[in-house]
Formats: sequence, C-alpha cells, structure tokens
Amino acid sequence: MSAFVLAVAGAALLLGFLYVFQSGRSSSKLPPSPPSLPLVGHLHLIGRLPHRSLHELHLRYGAGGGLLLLQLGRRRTLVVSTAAAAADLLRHHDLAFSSRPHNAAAHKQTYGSRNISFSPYGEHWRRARKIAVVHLLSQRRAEAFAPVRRAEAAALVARARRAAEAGEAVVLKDLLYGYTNAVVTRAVAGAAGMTAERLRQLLAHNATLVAGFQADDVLPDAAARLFRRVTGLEKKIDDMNGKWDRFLSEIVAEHEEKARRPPEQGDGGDFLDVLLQLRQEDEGAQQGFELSDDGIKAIAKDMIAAATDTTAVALEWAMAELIRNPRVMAKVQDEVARVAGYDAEQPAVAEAELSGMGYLKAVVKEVFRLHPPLPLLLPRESMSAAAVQGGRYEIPARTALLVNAWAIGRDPAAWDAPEEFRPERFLPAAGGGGRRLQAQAVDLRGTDYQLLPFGTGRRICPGINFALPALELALASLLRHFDWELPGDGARPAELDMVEAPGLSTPPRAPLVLVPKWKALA
Ligand code: HEM
Repeated sequence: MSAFVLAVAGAALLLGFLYVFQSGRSSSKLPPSPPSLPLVGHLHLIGRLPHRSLHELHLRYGAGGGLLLLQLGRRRTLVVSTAAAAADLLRHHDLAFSSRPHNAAAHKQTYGSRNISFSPYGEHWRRARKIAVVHLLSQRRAEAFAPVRRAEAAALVARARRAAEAGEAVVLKDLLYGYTNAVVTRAVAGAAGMTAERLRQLLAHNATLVAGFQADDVLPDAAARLFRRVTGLEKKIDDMNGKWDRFLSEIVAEHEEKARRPPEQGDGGDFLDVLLQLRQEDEGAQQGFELSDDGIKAIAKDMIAAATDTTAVALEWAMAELIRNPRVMAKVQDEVARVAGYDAEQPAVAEAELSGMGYLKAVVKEVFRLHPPLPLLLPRESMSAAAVQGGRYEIPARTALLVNAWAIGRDPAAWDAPEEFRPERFLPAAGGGGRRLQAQAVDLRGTDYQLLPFGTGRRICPGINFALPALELALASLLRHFDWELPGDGARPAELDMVEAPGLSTPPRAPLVLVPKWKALA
C-alpha cells in the first residue's frame, strides 16, 4: 500500500510540476527570474529562512526593478524587495493583489477559510473584516481594553521582579508570551488563568504546524494531500484542529450561557460577547453572511493567532536591540523615567503617558524596520493580470505575492546606514537632509512603503490599534523598573545572535535570556 501511495504521489507531483513549469513561461514581459530547475523551479534556492534567501536572490538577480519572479513548486510567485517596487505595486495594484493563495492545510484550520487572514478576497472576507474593524478592533474598542493591558503589564513586571529578587535570569520569550497571551485571551474571551494556559499550549503546537513553506504551498493539491497523509502531518493537523475546536466550543458555550444572565456592571464585553450579540441582533439581516458557530470560532481563533506571536516577537527583538545598543537603552530609560517618574508601587506605566515618549516610539519603529515579526507579511495572490512599473512587466493572474518587508527595511535606496539600529532617524532633528528628513515622517501604518510591518492596503493588519499600545506599554514598564543584563561574566552584547528562527513569524533563533535588576534595590 505505501509503495502504491508513494508511486501515485510521485506521479502526481511530476505532472503537477511539469504543468507548472510549462505554464510559467508564456509571457516575455515577466520580471527577472534566476535559472530554474525542472520539477522544483526555484525551490532549491530557498533555505530555512525564506526572507533571507529571497533577499540574497534579489541582490543577485533583481537588478533594477526590485521584482523577482520565482516558481516555488506549483506557485508562480512575485517577490517584492525594494521600497520603490512595493510603492508602485501596492499603490496602483492593491486590489488586483488582494486575495490569498489557497492552502488546503490552512483552509482546514480556519473552518473552511471562514476567518479573515486566510479568506480569499470576496463577500465573506469583506463582511468578516468589516465586523472585526468596526466592532472588535476599532480605536474605541482598543481603548476600552486599556485596564486589561495595565493589569497584565503589572503582572509582567511582578514576574520579572520575582526573578530579580531571586537573582535569576529570565527567558524573555516566556515572559513576553505570557503577557501577550493574557492580554489577547482576556480581550477575546474575557478569561485568564487556565484558559490562557490552554491557549498557550495550543498556540505553541499550531506554530510548529504552520512554520515555513508547507507542502500545500508548493505541491499540487492531490500530491500535497498524499504528502500530508504519508508523513503523518494530516493526522497531526486533524488532532490539533480537534483540540482547538473543543476549546473554542467550550468558551463559546460559556459565553452563550453568560448572555442569558443579566449583564454585570462594568463588563464592556469581550470579542465573543460582541460576536454573539451581533448574531442575535442581526439574525436574518446579514444578507447571506451567516455568523454561524463555526464563523464565530474562526474569527476568534484568527484574532488569538494573529495577535499573540506577533506582539511577543516584536517585544523580544526590541529587548535584544536595546541590550546590543546600551546608548539607546540609556536614552529610552531616561525618557521613560522623565515622563512616567518612578514609583515602585505603580508597576505599569499609564497608557496616557506613552504619548509623551517620542523616543520609545522611534525605538519601536526601528525594531519593526529591522525585525518585522512577519518578514514576508502574509502571502497574497493576484486576481487579475497587472501591468506594473509603467507597463515594463506584466504579472499574470493567479500569481502569489510575497512582500519582503525584512529586505525593504534594509533597502539602501530608502534608508541611510540601513544595518545600523538608529532610532534617531525617526526623530525631528536640526540639520540633515534628503532621506533623513523623509525618514522622520515615515509611519508604520501602511502609507509609507519603506516600512510595512503591518502590510498595507485592503489587507492591512486591522489589529494595529491593539498591537501598538500593548507593545509600548510592556516595553515602557519593563524599562521603567529594571536594568537588564546578559547573564554570565564577560558576556558581550555586541555578539548577541541576531538571526531569526524559521517560521511564519520569526523571533530570535537563540531565545534571549536576560537578568533583570530591580531599580528600587539599586
Ligand atoms: C506586532 C503585532 C502585529 C503585526 C506585526 C501584525 C502584522 C500583520 C501583517 C503583516 C498582516 C498581513 C497584511 C497584508 O497582507 O498586507 C496582518 C494581518 C492581520 N492581522 Fe495583524 N499584526 C499584528 C497584530 C495583530 C493583532 C493584535 C490583531 C488582532 C487582535 C491582528 C489581526 C490581524 C488580522 C485579522 C489580519 C488579516 C487581515 C486580512 O487578511 O484582511 N494582528 N497582520
């Protein structure tokens, strides 16, 4: 049986690749492309860190336009590696590139693409996204969760304080995931404690299943399905989906039960409360958009998965860069002390004080420039052909798009000294000119194409209003109360490993370990 299965898989694979290989060469106005191999296309050129491999390919073959066309297994893929190419493509062709490529494994994990992130462009995506933007993630809703962020930032400081008092080092990743996980769990489901712990475990397993390029990204559907079965991945995905579904069903049932009771004073409602209420109010009025149980679970799961990792990864990189750059660390700590003062009994900085911390905000931008948590954003797919760069290139319909935000943040045509961690580039300062002046005004909300950690256009991350205060608050609170050191005598900050771990989101490959020194004891 297994020999038969392998033979069928091999034949399907071969046919699929031959088809793809042939169909990729129909137009002469395609962007540059490195030499490829039959069957694999350019897959053999992609290493464990695709954003780095793609950057190297761009430097080698992407002369001029910042675009490369690759055949990654079955997927014809356009890669954008410069700010100018991103601006041309995404300013003029955002609609054409607003879908997501189909991925059977992701489809299964999202209740049949009923979430937002992986949903193809169309009526479902439009309605689900509108619900999220208007009812869950608006500025007003984000502000309403300020007390949750404050309480969790205080808990984060308390955990670090225990380590400081015991003279122990902390694995930053554990500390920071604990924080973002608790904030997100409370926003989505109003719960902490055991629920947050269960979620943490589910997310950890999920991450290992969606890391890097998957069979579904590169093989034809039938071959990918066989591959998943033969390697046991199918079963792992099914088991994981079962666990997620049980968890989500339980919390939806708890919320339905809660909705039958009189509302509690001061309970503004978490995301699940809001979604259930919308379902009740709109029953029949959604005109074809069914907010079914699966739909609600898909959106809740999307929010949890989209919010937890990304924010924790950005925080870990921020701490790594600050340790490597003691001058910047001292400057940002001074600012936090000046604006928020020092009070050992007030663990979390007040959110209103963040607006007075211009340097901290510049640090955050600089972290996103060099370490976008999703270095290739989320893949998109074109729905129609597009003539880009004034007609220089023609991109056929159904081409996948990878925007290499990691490479764009290092684009020497867009940034002075791109490899240097220099938050000052974002500050208004006397003197300087040209790109320096331009950098001061660069924002990270998708209008400036040289800094795209949240993407841009129709598919831009709708969670920015949630992400930024959570991130800034944790960072300011950790810097207010502690000095941070590398463990061990003679450890050299300049030698910190700044390479990413593989995956959709990319934390440092060597988890950052630091010793907190509680300032009140100094
Ligand atoms: C530092 C934190 C975060 C980063 C760096 C980040 C980044 C991104 C990026 C790059 C995309 C794809 C954009 C594109 O295709 O152009 C995205 C999509 C998305 N993000 Fe975020 N995100 C963060 C936090 C959040 C939070 C807190 C939430 C929700 C609470 C969230 C919800 C979503 C959703 C639902 C999508 C899919 C949008 C769509 O396909 O229409 N994200 N995010």
